[in-house]
Amino acid sequence: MDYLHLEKKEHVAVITIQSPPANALASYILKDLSKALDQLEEDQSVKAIVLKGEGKFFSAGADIKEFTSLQEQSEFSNLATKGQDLFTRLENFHIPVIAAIHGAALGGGLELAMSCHMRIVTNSAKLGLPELNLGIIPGFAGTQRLPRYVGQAKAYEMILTGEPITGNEAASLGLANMAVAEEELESTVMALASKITAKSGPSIHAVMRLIPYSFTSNFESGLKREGEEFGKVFGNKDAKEGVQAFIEKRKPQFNDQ
Ligand SMILES: C/C=C/C(=O)SCCNC(=O)CCNC(=O)[C@H](O)C(C)(C)COP(=O)(O)OP(=O)(O)OC[C@H]1O[C@@H](n2cnc3c(N)ncnc32)[C@H](O)[C@@H]1OP(=O)(O)O
Repeated sequence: MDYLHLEKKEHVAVITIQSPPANALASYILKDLSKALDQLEEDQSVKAIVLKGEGKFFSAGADIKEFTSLQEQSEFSNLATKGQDLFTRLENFHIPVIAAIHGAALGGGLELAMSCHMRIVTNSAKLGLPELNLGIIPGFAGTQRLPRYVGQAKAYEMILTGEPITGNEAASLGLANMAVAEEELESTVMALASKITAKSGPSIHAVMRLIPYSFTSNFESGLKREGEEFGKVFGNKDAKEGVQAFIEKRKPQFNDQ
């Protein structure tokens, strides 16, 4: 992977996009991200992933300069489909991904962040879908994911004006979990990641299957699936340990993966 750095800190994997200044999501970066997911799929020790950008920004979106190398409508549609498929894979990933956003998450950068499971932003970061300023539209699922987070009216406003919102606004709208000062971003994200990694692996994975299921299924089949997963986790040693630790008034030690 030439444009992504992947490092492990105990049970947390940190992926850094390394293509400053804009960390524009050229197709080779999307390929690297796909390879990183392949690696993490094989690594049972990782319980949380942090995704961040090196330099001034999280990511300023798809590589606008790369657009000039394409001509046919089908080539542009293909580019969109590849990005959408990768981001859907990320959204359905069995390990929770936290996007750590500073500077800007624009266009494809915000679409990438929206396919992560949680977002921590800096107060002054710019988040937006400015594609209409370029005479195009969002293509990595921005029209489909943004309304989920901010509601339809705000999604229309953000996409049709192309104007970004600040990290503070993103947190108040529910697009981000939290907005913090730039110097607190890393510690806040790592603290959130370690709260997650302290939990039992099978419980984490069950939640990671159930929440995405709620986007595409009806309520009744979601409940049925939740009941089945609830039964399954009780088959693990960690469930016995968690319940016993509560009774014995001690911290649980979870080991299942
Ligand atoms: C399917 C998905 C579609 C999309 O995602 S379309 C892309 C949507 N994104 C955008 O439209 C954002 C475009 N970029 C900007 O608005 C600005 O930039 C920023 C707000 C991110 C930063 O502004 P500032 O601090 O003034 O820096 P700077 O001089 O504009 O940018 C630094 C260098 O980064 C390049 N760059 C910025 N964004 C992109 C991009 N998305 N694709 C390719 N290059 C980009 C610039 O051109 C420049 O480069 P140089 O130093 O060579 O002049």
